[in-house]
Amino acid sequence: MYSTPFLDLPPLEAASGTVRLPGSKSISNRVLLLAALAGGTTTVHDLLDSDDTRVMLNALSALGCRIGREGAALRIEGLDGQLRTASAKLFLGNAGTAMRPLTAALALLGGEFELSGVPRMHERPIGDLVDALVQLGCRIDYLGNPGYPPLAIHAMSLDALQVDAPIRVRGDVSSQFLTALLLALPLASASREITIDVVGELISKPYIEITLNLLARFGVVVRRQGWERFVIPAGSRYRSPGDIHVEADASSASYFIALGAIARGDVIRIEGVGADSIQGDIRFVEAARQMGAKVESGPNWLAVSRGAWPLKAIDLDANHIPDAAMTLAVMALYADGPCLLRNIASWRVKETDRIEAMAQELRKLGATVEDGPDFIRVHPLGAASWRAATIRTYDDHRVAMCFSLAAFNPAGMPVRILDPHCVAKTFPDYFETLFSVAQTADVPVICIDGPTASGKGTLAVATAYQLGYHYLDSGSLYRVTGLAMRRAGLEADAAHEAQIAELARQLPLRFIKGQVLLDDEDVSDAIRTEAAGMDASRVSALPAVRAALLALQKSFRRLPGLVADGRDMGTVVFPDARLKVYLTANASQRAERRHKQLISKGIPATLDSLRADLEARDQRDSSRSVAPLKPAPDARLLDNSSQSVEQSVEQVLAWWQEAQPFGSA
Ligand SMILES: O=C(O)C1=C[C@@H](OP(=O)(O)O)[C@@H](O)[C@H](O)C1
Ligand SMILES: C=C(OP(=O)(O)O)C(=O)O
Repeated sequence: MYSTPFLDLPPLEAASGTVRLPGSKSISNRVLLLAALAGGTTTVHDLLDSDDTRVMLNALSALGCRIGREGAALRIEGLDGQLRTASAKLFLGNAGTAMRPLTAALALLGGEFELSGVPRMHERPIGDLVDALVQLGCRIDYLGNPGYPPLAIHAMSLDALQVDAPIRVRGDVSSQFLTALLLALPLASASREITIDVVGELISKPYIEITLNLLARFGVVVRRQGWERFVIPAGSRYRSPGDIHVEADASSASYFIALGAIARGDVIRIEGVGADSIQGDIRFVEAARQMGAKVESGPNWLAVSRGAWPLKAIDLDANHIPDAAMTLAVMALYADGPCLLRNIASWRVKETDRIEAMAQELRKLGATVEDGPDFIRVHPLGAASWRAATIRTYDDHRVAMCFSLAAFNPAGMPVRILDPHCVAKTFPDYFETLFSVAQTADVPVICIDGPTASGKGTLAVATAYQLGYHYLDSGSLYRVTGLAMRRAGLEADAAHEAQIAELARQLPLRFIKGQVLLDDEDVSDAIRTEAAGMDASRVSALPAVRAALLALQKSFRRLPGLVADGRDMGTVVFPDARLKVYLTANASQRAERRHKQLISKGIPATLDSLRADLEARDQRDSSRSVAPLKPAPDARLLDNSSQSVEQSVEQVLAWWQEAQPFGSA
C-alpha cells in the first residue's frame, strides 16, 4: 500500500499477466453481518481485508461478537439475534455497506448505539432508511444534520415493531436502504411475514440480488415481486452455512478489464471472479465488449485483451453498474467518439460527488466533458491533446484507481495521483497489483552517487520513501559480496575473481524495511563494519564481479520507480536516469558522521584514523580503472556538509519536481 502524498505513474505502454483480486466489498460486509446475526459459527474464506471491512469487523467485535482466525480464514461465532452489549459507539469510516445495514440491524436488536463516520459519511444520506425504521416504531435521532449520520439509536423491543402493514422505503437514492431492511427484518419475522414496498424507482438493482442471494445462503428465502415488493416469510431465521467463500470484487476487476482493453500486450487474466459471479458489476464486461475489448470468461476467471482500437464510443444507461461505470468514463478518453453515461445521479452522493470529481479531473487531462444532474459525457483525447496532470482523488478509491488508466495515454504523459492511500477503502494493494502487470520502457530512476559516508544511503532511503519508489543500496551489494567471499574463505584477488563473480551472480539478496537480507538472514550489521567496507571496496575493483552485479542492479528498476545509491549509479548502471545527484561533504564532516554512527553501535573508532581511512578510500575509488568514482557529466552536485538530512531530501525532491511536467492540483 502506498501512503505517500502522491504517486507518480510514468507513461505506461503495455500490460500482460495474471492478477488475483481481493474479495468483494459488498459480499464481505454482508457476510460478516449475516454471520454475526446468525446462529452457529461461520468460517469466512477470502474475506476482503480493507478499510471498509475493518470498520465492520471492529463494530461487530464491539457488539460482543467473537471473531478469530482459522489459518487464512476468519471464524465468526454468531450472536443468534442476541447482542452481548447493550450500548456502543461505532465508527464506520466511509463504508456505506457498514453504516446502512448496521443502522437497521441495531435499531431492531435493542440497545443504545451511536453510529458515526468520516466527515463525508456525515454528508451521505440515510434519511430514507431512518424514515422506514421510524415507521416500524424504531427510535433513532440525528446527532448532526437531519437526514444524515451521525445517529443515535435507542433501545426498543422487537415485540413492539409495527410490521403488519407493508414497510415503505424509498429506493431512488441508494439501494443500500432496502438492503439494510432486508438484512435486518428477518430478525423480526419468526412469527409473522414481513413485506417491504419500494417507493420510487429502485436504483442499483443488482446489489439487491447480492443481498437476496446471501440471505438465502444464511437460510432466509425472500420472495420478490418485481422490484417493488419483497416478502420475508414467517418463520425465517438465520442459520450459518458453516463455510462461505467470498468471490473477488467485480468492481475492482473493472480496472483490469479496462487495462486489457486499453494496453498493448498479451492477455490480462483476472482470477477470482468470472461468469458465475453474483455481483452485478460483472456486467461491466458487457460494456467493455461493447467498447471493443476481447473478453473470454470461465466460472471464476476472465481473460481480456485489446480488440477494437481506438475503443468504440458508447451511450449507456449505467444505473445497474454505478461503481464500475466510473472506469468507463476514463476508457472514454481512448474512444472513437464521445461516450455518454446516463442515469447515474447516485454518483453525486457517494464517496464524493463523483460526477463533479470525474468531470474536473478528466478536464485536467485535456478532455472536453459535459455533465448534468445524472449524466456525464466524455469526449476522447487525440494524441496531441493529452496533458500531464495532477489528479485529485477526493478520498475516493475509485477516482484513484480509474485515473491510473490514463497513464496509458499515447502522448507518453505521466500521471500524478494524489493521496494514493485512499484505495485502502476496498483495494489496499491496487497499485502494486497494477505494477505487477504494467510495462514501460522507461521506469524512472534517481541516482545518488558520492563518496563513502557522504550520507547517500540516508538521503536515498528518505527520497525513495517520499516517492514510494524502490530502493537499491548498491554499496551493500559489494559489501554482501565481500561478506559472502569471506564466508567462502576466498580472498579479493585476481586468482579468485571468477569464483567471487559466480558468488555475486547468485546472491540471494533482498532489501526490506531498511534491512539487508541475505538468504533471509539479516546481515545489515555484519556488512556495516569497517572491515566489511574495505572488503566491499576491494571486490568492487574486480571487473568480473562488477559485471555480475550489473544485471542484478538493473533488475531493481521496477515500477513505479527506483532510487539507487552508490558510486557508479549515474555513470555506469543507469546512465539514462532522469535525475543524477552527486553528493559530497568534506572529509572531516564525513569522518565525524561515521564516528557517531560507529560509536552509537558500540563499535570503537577514532576520528583521525577514520578520516585517514576515508581519504585513502576516496583515492582508491577515484583512481580505479573500471568505473572510477566521479560525478556523471549531467549530475547535480550537492554538498551537504552544512545541511540537515531534511534539507538534502528537500533539495533532491525539488530537482525531481523540476524534471516533472505536472501542473498544479
Ligand atoms: O449494496 C452495496 O453493496 C452497494 C450498493 C451501491 O450503492 P447504491 O445502492 O447507493 O448505489 C454501490 O455503489 C456500493 O458501492 C455498494
Ligand atoms: C459507493 C461505494 O461505497 P459504499 O459502500 O461506501 O457506498 C463504492 O465503493 O464505490
